[in-house]
Amino acid sequence: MTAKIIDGKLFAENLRGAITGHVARLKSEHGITPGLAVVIVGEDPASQVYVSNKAKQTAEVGMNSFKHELPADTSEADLLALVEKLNAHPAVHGILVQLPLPGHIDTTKVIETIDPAKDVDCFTPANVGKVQIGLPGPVSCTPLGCLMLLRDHFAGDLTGKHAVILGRSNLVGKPMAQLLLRDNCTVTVAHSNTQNLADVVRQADIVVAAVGRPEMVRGDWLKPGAVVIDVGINRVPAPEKGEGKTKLVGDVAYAEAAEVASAITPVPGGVGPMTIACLLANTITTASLINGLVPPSDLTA
Ligand SMILES: NC(=O)C1=CN([C@@H]2O[C@H](COP(=O)(O)OP(=O)(O)OC[C@H]3O[C@@H](n4cnc5c(N)ncnc54)[C@H](OP(=O)(O)O)[C@@H]3O)[C@@H](O)[C@H]2O)C=CC1
Ligand SMILES: Nc1nc(=O)c2c([nH]1)NC[C@@H]1CN(c3ccc(C(=O)N[C@@H](CCC(=O)O)C(=O)O)cc3)C=[N+]21
Repeated sequence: MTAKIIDGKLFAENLRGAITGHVARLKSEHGITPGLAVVIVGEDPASQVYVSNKAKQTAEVGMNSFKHELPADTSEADLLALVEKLNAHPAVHGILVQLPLPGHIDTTKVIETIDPAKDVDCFTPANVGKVQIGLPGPVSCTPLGCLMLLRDHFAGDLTGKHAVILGRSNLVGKPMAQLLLRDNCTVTVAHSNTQNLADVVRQADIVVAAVGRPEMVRGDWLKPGAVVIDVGINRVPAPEKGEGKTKLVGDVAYAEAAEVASAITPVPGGVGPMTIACLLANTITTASLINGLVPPSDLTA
């Protein structure tokens, strides 16, 4: 079998098209221009590129984009003060503080300072709770993107599928489990203490890999016909491209897996672009809710 490639880049492009329509409607019918503020502390070049991409795409769909670049030695108090200012700013409907933060800043404190109404990452305890009980609000971007790809692949019906999620982070694994449960999957969450991991994965109709271990999931771990969502983004040496060059790989050994799976997301071009599109989708959701409007159903879980 050769797997169908699930094209996250194309799906994300189409999603941004839908988002552009929702932005135009919010403007024309309600006089609201959704605004997203991105805060980055420090000069990590990879984060810089990533934050610039977000700002560019935010502007492209017609939203206001606010970028705050702070030096690496910014104090916790100054960062908290900026978050408070954005909480109070009427043109800002979404706040994203790029992680990881420098070690001298308490990440939990920063997250808990973000107004849940503007928490487009879905990091605050209030929003994590809402996802768990199915109340409207922003949904963690990466799991939301994975869910959209899976719903599209299975024509909306995931009922009864056995989903095995590798990884239990607050960012990816745990919210992914909640969303798949909501869609009537049988959900197994595996982690670094899971025994006989390959045997567990072999039971899966759907595999979501989010461990941060380059190409850990092998082709022979998969049940023939499984659908594989590879969240991992790992930069590894690529001597074949030349001295000192690197490339991105996922948590799944792609070439092997594509021989066994029925469908698979590539890295890059799979889940990554969906994460950014879902950030924009969440900004529409929060801008709607802040203004007492029902968020568009095609942009949320
Ligand atoms: N595509 C995208 O948009 C995004 C991609 N990512 C990528 O996804 C990956 C995961 O990210 P994130 O969830 O933040 O990572 P974390 O490091 O927070 O979590 C990793 C999880 O994987 C588990 N794990 C680690 N090693 C093993 C192993 N050998 N066997 C089984 N489980 C293991 C850990 O288990 P334990 O809990 O026991 O330690 C943990 O639950 C990374 O590659 C990251 O770069 C992340 C966010 C967005
Ligand atoms: N508050 C916060 N929220 C986040 O959502 C968040 C964060 N901090 N910190 C960092 C991680 C990582 N992350 C990525 C999203 C998209 C791509 C992406 O678009 N990747 C491209 C490749 C990009 C490249 O070529 O480098 C792809 O997979 O095709 C990558 C990584 C979001 N994160």
